[in-house]
Amino acid sequence: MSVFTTVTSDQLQHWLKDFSLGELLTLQGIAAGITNTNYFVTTTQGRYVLTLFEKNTLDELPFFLDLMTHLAERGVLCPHPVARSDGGKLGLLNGKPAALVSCLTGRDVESATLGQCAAVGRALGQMHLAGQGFPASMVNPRGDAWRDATAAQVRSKLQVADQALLDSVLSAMPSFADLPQGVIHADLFRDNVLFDGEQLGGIIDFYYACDDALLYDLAIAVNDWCVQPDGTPDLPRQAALLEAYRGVRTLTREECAAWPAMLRRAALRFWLSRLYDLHFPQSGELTHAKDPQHFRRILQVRMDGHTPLTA
Ligand SMILES: Nc1ncnc2c1ncn2[C@@H]1O[C@H](COP(=O)(O)OP(=O)(O)O)[C@@H](O)[C@H]1O
Ligand SMILES: N[C@@H](CCOP(=O)(O)O)C(=O)O
Repeated sequence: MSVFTTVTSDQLQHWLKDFSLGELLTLQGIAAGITNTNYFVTTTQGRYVLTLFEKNTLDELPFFLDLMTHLAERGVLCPHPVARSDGGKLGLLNGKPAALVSCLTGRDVESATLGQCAAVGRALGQMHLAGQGFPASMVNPRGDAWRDATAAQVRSKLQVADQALLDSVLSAMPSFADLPQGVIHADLFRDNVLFDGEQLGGIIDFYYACDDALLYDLAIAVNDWCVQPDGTPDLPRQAALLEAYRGVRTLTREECAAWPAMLRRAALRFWLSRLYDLHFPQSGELTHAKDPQHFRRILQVRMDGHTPLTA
């Protein structure tokens, strides 16, 4: 359940006075999601999503809201933050940073069709191109420093075979600093994309967005959208996603060469975060421990076999 902070209609009605959105009609908590409090809000002007940020600090949120604004204004299907009459997009509600964004249509899919994989690849390519002109920057909070610190923390909790896998992945991890960089979503899993049938509603949950190699975003998406439960690649889905992405943004020769290592980097990031959540659960937090073994399997497959990309 992701209503951690309750908002009443009276409180919201008062808060909405600073917006030009007409009268509040309905307010409904959203059960999905694990980090923030989300509500569907309907006013006489339209339908919106109200988010109360439970973890992000006030100083980092403008980056995400400005990024969504920048992307939405350039035709990327993503939530468009709604500005107050004074131009601000971020406020305080019940003591929490809060924002209103446009409500996208659709719902997340568990088993994506080839057409949906292609739509995600296309949207990611469009996002990467549109993001090139975004002026603000954000260091990846799950970047190399986090990776090395987290690996050191979880290592002693692992079986010998898992320690060996971790060590061999880390020792063979190249630098990706020379690949094309830009603003990335960094968590483009199936639960962060909405579909209405085959029609893409949009990409949500930009709260890991940061600057990194564009290819990393593609590898994160492929490791979720295009793998089978045993961790092996789902080649038809992968072909659909990659072809659609490459139809929008050309991969360089260097990116094609780096692809197998980038798939390993992407798998390692989520193996580590899931291991960390499992072995170091935060007290007072709801536990939604996701299975680390899934990403261990993907990582092992990515170590055993190399899926080349041709330039
Ligand atoms: N802009 C939006 N339009 C439509 N639905 C949304 C929007 N933002 C969030 N949602 C709904 O809220 C759910 C939780 O959002 P999410 O950003 O994943 O939450 P959390 O950050 O807590 O994980 C999504 O699965 C989706 O159903
Ligand atoms: N999509 C991720 C969850 C987001 O990452 P985290 O660092 O907040 O755990 C996953 O499925 O593991």
